[in-house]
Amino acid sequence: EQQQQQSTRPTYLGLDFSTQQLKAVIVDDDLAVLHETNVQYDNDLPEFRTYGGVLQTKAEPNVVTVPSLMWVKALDMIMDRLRVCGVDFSRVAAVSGSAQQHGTVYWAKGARKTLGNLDPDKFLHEQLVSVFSVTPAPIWMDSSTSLECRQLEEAVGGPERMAEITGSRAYERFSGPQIAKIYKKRPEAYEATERISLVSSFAASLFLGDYAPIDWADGSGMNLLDLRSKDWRDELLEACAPGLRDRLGPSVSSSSDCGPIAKYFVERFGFDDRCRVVAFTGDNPASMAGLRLSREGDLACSLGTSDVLFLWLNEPKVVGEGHVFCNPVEDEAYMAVLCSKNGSLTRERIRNSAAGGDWKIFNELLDNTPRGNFGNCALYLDQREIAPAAVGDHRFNKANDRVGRYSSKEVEVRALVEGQFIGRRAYAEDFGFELGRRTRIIATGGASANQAILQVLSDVFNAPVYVAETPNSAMMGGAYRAKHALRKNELSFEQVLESLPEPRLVCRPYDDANSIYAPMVERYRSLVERILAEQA
Ligand SMILES: O=C(CO)[C@@H](O)[C@H](O)CF
Repeated sequence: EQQQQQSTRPTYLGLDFSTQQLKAVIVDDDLAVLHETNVQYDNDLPEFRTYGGVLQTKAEPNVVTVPSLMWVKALDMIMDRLRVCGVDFSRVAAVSGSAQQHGTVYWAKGARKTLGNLDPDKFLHEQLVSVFSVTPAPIWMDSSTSLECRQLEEAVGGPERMAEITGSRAYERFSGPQIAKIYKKRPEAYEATERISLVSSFAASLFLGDYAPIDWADGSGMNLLDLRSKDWRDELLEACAPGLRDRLGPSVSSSSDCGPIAKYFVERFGFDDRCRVVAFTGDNPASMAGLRLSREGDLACSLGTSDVLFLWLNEPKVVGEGHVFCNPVEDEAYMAVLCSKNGSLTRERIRNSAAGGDWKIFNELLDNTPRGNFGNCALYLDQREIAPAAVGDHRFNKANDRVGRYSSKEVEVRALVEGQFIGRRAYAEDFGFELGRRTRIIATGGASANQAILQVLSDVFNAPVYVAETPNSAMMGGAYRAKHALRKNELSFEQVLESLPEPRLVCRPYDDANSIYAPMVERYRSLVERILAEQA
């Protein structure tokens, strides 16, 4: 009986077209994983000759592309792998997903007709081989559009204005500059293009059997969308190419139900024709959803080679180098993605120099020093950092005198970890993130397994730290958003997630934490000003 009941409850399909692989997951109505599988582009689709999922040539090292048809064939393959897993597609109530941001896919005139009349007895890739007016597709690793970036910024009055309107200053990898380059270099191909998709809306189009709209969150990564009006900014469209608004189509809420699944999938895989296609979005907004940021005060800290902060914001305040996107699960809110390059590799460098390469010793040294580190404060920047735009080791004592080294290994280790998180807190507050009693930190990534490091994170932000056991957060975000979009009239995203087990609380801040670290954040800002002045 229970088994019988289970088999009629809805499931949800989430996919992530990331840079190196396509991942898919089927979750049940409680969002628990039933099946998951993946397709590795390099190994499973060698005919496209990608390396790390991309194409690059020695002749033009800053041009990076992906054959658009590879993503189509990867979908053919993963659908077959899901079928082999025994997935019952007739139970799937909605499909959604994510993809690497910024990449652009160019559909040729007539493609829409082909997309809407696919033969269920054939693979998608056999039928879509000729629908692209421009292929391979430029993707986020491309950095060949600096000239176009300047032109776009000029069109709106400079980088700060660009950031204020679209959430970021112009970046080479962003879709607007990429489209401007295509129009300039290959006007005939642009002319032959009837629709331009992001990788995310391209993936949704395959399931929809029609052009899927670009969603607001991933659209925020194009330098074309006005974050507040949620509409394309005409002066930016015109600065890229003529007739661009028609080629982009409308932008929609990231929790939009775009329509029923294409009959191709009903007839070939046995999907119910009532299965809905929910807007796909960018991998970073999807990760934020997969990490379960679901309300004001939430932030996630991914502690990896780079440390990435995901912030839930109420206002789209942009500062310098960060990115603000429309929020993928709350239409009135925003999100920020702040990347710090000096993450785990720098932690490992200090582990090697101060703790003999041993994390156990590193943690003992960290635990043996008081919060505030006797007033010592430092920045360790192996690579030129994004914020602050500085490089090198900068150690200061409690009198704010610069010192060449610290007397003890304990002080060095704590100065590294406190300095990193004080810097992340200063950066987050620059974006208007307000720390308060509702602040919740979700930690993920390699270093989130280190309790001593998380305790410092908790103290510096004066907030509890939970650990998300969610590898593949972008893929999971796709599945969670599929359910949320169907239920959004009666359930908030936070309520949809309630069926999941509580995230694990790992540590809380000490009572004296904020009295120690709030003043250190101010000290940090003045020290950074000194460093930048010295390096100017
Ligand atoms: O460029 C990025 C975000 O701005 C990357 O995180 C890509 O989305 C990775 F696919």
